[in-house]
Amino acid sequence: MADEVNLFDEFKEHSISEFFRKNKHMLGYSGKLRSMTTIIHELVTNSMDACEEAEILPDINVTIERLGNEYYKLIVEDNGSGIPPKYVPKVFGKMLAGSKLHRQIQSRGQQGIGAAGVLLFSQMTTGKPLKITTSTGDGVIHEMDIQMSISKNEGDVLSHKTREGMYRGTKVEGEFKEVTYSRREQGPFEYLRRISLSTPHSKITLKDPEEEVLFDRTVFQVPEKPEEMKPHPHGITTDEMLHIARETESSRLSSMLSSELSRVTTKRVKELEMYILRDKLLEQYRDSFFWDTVIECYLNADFKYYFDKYGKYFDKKEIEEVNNLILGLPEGLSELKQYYLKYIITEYLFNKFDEDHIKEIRNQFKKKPENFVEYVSKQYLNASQMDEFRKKVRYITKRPESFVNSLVEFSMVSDVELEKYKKGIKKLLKINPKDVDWKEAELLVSVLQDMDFMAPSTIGLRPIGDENILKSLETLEPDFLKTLTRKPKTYKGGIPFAVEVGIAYGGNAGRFGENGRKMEIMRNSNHVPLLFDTTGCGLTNAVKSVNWKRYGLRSDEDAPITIFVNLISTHIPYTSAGKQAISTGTEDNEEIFNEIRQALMICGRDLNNYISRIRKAKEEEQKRKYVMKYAMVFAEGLSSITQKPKDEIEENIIYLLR
Ligand SMILES: Nc1ncnc2c1ncn2[C@@H]1O[C@H](COP(=O)(O)OP(=O)(O)OP(=O)(O)O)[C@@H](O)[C@H]1O
Repeated sequence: MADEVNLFDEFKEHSISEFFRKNKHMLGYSGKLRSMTTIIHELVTNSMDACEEAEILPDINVTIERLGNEYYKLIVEDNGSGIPPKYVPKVFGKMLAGSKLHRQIQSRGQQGIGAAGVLLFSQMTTGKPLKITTSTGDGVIHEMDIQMSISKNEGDVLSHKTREGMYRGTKVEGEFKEVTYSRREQGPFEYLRRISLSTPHSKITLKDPEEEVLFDRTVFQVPEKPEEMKPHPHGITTDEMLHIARETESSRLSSMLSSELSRVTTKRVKELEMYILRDKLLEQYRDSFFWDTVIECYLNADFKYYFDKYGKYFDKKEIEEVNNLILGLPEGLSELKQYYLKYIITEYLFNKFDEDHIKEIRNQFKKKPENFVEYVSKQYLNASQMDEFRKKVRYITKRPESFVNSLVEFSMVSDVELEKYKKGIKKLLKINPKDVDWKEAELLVSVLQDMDFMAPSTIGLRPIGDENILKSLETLEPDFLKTLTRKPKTYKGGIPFAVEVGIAYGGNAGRFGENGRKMEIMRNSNHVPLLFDTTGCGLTNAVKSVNWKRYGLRSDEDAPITIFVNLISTHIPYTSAGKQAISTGTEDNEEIFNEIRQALMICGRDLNNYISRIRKAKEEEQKRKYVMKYAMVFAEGLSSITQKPKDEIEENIIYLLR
């Protein structure tokens, strides 16, 4: 007992910054070169987001100055929106703070960790603050030194100077140890080269210890700004629903649903009442097995579920009771009665099969339980009856109104009870969203899942665009180039995303390998290059899943080919806070994986045509050369047979071979 008390004496709370101080690798600070790239990445993507927000062509200057062994000074300066001074300590000193959290908008940042992570790393390796110079263009320039109070997860302003001047943008300066710089793959140079390809309207100047390099823009128009998109009711979790409820300005739950979610109109909120009623009634009668069975009959046309759950319980008496019950259904439902009856009897008979027989049939129809119903029902229902039956079941399951009405007809629900439920639901929809509890949010989410809504809007997504990727990849001077931007889709039921791909072959495409050029995969998410965690990334897996030999490559690895993939979304499913790999291996987001594959396969077809054409031309050229070699000998022979001049014959042969 005493031990337990001692144990809790040690109980402490930590701030999020404290957590990341101990787990800095989670933010990408592991390895000297990677840490350096992470700093550049965090600051440059913030700059790009700030320019996008202000609809400005980004002009970004990056300076990397060597101060000593594994000791560098870094400066990143942009011409973006600037940061109002009161937010500066929050941006750089507080983890999980930012303007992009919980916004359903396509942006490079989404977590509110990056900038503060940079300060944390600087502080941990040099003990120095970050110097921020910023102005929103209001004539006042602020120069601030910011330090992080790690235990409080807060930024402290060490000094704040102001001066007058017309300037708009932000400059971040900091010193870092345990970092290194090289122009190798996965370093800041390669990172900036790649981000300039995926953001072709940006101009990036890099001053590194060797020289000044310009990654110039190839596109001179500011792209249209991404638009905020409201969450779709099918893609929302209980936790997110509660978050929306806490943040909304609506004073009633019903108005919150229609104003904060996409595709939910006031008319649909009215319908929602009936769905909630159906769920409430279902809950009420869940206890009674018998009624449950009947209700499942209405709600669940999925035979496997039905069989697994109830198959073994049926006996003749119960069938008889169900029979009577169904016969007692109101007149209007008489046709339906027959089908239900047959359905239940079919299952009852099925129950009489011995175990082996059941196993055999189940194996046979494992994936499609409805096939099984068909199989057994064939003897009792003809095809059109079966079809009709299905339609009826679907009709009634989709319409909670019919369900509720039939329950009332069965007299299962008294008028008083029904009124009580209806009142309760009306009251729920009127409450202040701030008072919604977990159970209520859960109910709303599950009911919204059952309702049909138009597919989520995807108009707010902004791809790089076919033509712009083309311009970017042309800088590799390839022999073949094909790009494709697919139409937006959704994953996880409601999160919009789109996939863009490009294939560059020949020229400077591919990366240098030991025996010539190798396949190079340029992964990007929301226009940001991903350089690390290649093997664990769903984008790599999607590229690798394509059988490239089918598209003309002699080997998947050894080819002068660059494959460019950009995934855009309002929420990128990263595998960790370091945001270097994308998870696409799960059922939830296999749509992303499939889209990438399909896009690559479409481009691959053109690549195959190109490579076959080139190969054919090469082979013919080879053949021609060979024949030419013997044209003289051939002409001599022919000349002696035909007695015609040798030169003339040779000329004709060469002419024919041209
Ligand atoms: N250069 C900048 N110009 C203007 N605003 C900036 C700049 N850098 C950061 N910010 C603001 O600071 C916020 C926090 O930045 P931070 O990098 O911590 O997170 P984020 O970009 O929102 O998300 P993530 O952690 O996923 O990168 C941003 O949301 C943005 O509002």
